[in-house]
Amino acid sequence: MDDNQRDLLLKESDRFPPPQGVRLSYGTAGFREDASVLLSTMYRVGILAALRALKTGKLIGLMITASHNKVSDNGVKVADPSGGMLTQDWEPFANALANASSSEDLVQLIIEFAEKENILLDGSKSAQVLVARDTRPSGEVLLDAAKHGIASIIGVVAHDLGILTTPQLHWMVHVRNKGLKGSELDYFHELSSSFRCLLNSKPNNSELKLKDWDNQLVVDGANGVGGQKLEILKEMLNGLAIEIRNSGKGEGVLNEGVGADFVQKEKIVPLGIGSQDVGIRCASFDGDADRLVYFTVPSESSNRINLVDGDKILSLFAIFIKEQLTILAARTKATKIDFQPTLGVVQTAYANGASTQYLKELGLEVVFTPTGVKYLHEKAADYDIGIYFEANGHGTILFSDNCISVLQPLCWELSDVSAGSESHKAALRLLAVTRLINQAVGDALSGLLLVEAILQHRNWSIHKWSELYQDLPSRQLKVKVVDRTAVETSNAETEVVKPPGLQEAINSEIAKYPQGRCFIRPSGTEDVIRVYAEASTQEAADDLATSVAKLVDQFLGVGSSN
Ligand SMILES: CC(=O)N[C@H]1[C@@H](OP(=O)(O)O)O[C@H](CO)[C@@H](O)[C@@H]1O
Ligand SMILES: [Mg+2]
Repeated sequence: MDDNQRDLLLKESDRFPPPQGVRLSYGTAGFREDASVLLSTMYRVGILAALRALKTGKLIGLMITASHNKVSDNGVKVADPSGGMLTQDWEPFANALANASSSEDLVQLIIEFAEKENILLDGSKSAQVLVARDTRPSGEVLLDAAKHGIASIIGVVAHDLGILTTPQLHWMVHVRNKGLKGSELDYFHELSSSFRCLLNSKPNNSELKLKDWDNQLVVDGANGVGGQKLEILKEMLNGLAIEIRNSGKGEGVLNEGVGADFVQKEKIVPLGIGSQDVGIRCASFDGDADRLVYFTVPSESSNRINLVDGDKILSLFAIFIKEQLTILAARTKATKIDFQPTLGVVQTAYANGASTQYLKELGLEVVFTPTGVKYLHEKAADYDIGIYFEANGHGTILFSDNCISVLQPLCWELSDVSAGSESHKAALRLLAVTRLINQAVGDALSGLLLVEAILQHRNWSIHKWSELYQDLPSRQLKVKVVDRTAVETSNAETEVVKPPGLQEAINSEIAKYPQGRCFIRPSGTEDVIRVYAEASTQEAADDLATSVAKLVDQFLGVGSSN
């Protein structure tokens, strides 16, 4: 590191002293805390993103959001050149940077890490970091601190894209690094044009069917950025009557009684949706619009909803992809091009047991990873077509470069030999999906359009979709404990290895319930231990979750559960 660089870092980092007594950790989705303690973290993650940009020689993304957390929280995560999450190899360095207690320590860490990673810190190279934020009021000041961090590494500049959804930023990093155009308008064009393509390639006999599908859709924007962006996208779509609630323009508070996390965890009607919506297809986004769940309000007299969660979205996508592959498999035998992509599905322990069974019965390969998109995404990339979803509605479909490079010529060939045939349409549909579905990360906007296109394609109502399988009753609870890091797990987070004895106690509880399944893990985004329970009745699932929450309390000290 040359002297100019060192002086700049020392001077700038003194402006962003770390908070006292806060230990930060790059968790499930980056750093998250109360916004008031995050200035120095933002500054330091700015440095991290700048170093990553120098190391890779590519565009890097930095997103300021705390997603589904309450409005007073905020957070930051880094997008790698692929548009995916920051490589896990760099997480220990991220933690060390965020927790360095003085500017001198910080500079020393940077010197050592840059040496290890062969990053030259002499200003000889230039690089860029794309930065964006969600609608949280703390975002602007925090973004400014992150920009200072980026500018503290000589040669690296920040390009501020303003307010975006998390998946928009990831998408922009992904496409721009491929040398393609990646403005917000390009994003909307890509989504709307591929959606149109899908609708134009509906099955040849679709007009003959009874009309189960209807074009009315109500979307709960969680009072966040997703509703605002959907307002723009909606103008570019035909054939859908989308009504947006909780768009963030009114009185409502971000994620408070609204949004995908609330809807999925509480299973009750969000604010802004009411008796006028009984029976209508409704969807909820989370605060930064990377999660999507659907639901209906079954009756005016109760606030319960019928939830159609990420597992059912995954199942819908899997059926559709499999159907197109089956059509193509029959046809490709008669073409020169061999197209037999591997197809895999990735879930976490939070996936409803009934969904896993259903997917396996479809003949699909289902694998499990720990919670967090970074793990699911990595696993899904092992397949030519990998579909991953968390039950909470975060997921996408990944197509390998190889798969896309075979699909395109196959589509041309089928257009030559049998234009307009089902097999030609199947290839067109798959190609449209590769453009519609965000290849960088789960995306509520693009996921919504794919769900809508498939329901239209199959002429399905949300009720028909929901009946694919019956969810096993489940319950999730959070338990506040003195130190959540005291819990360590293994086997895709389904077994507690620390503290000793806790897993055995959980097992004895599970044994009391038919079809009982239960696990606990420390949250990576909130200061709680999460408890998940499943059983044959709702009462049993509730009881199992409550008794395990009590065990957590007993083993891990005084706290309160909700
Ligand atoms: C049970 C649950 O929904 N956990 C969520 C939540 O992580 P936790 O580590 O459980 O707090 O936020 C993550 C980021 O959005 C998401 O990936 C994950 O699925
Ligand atoms: Mg989110």
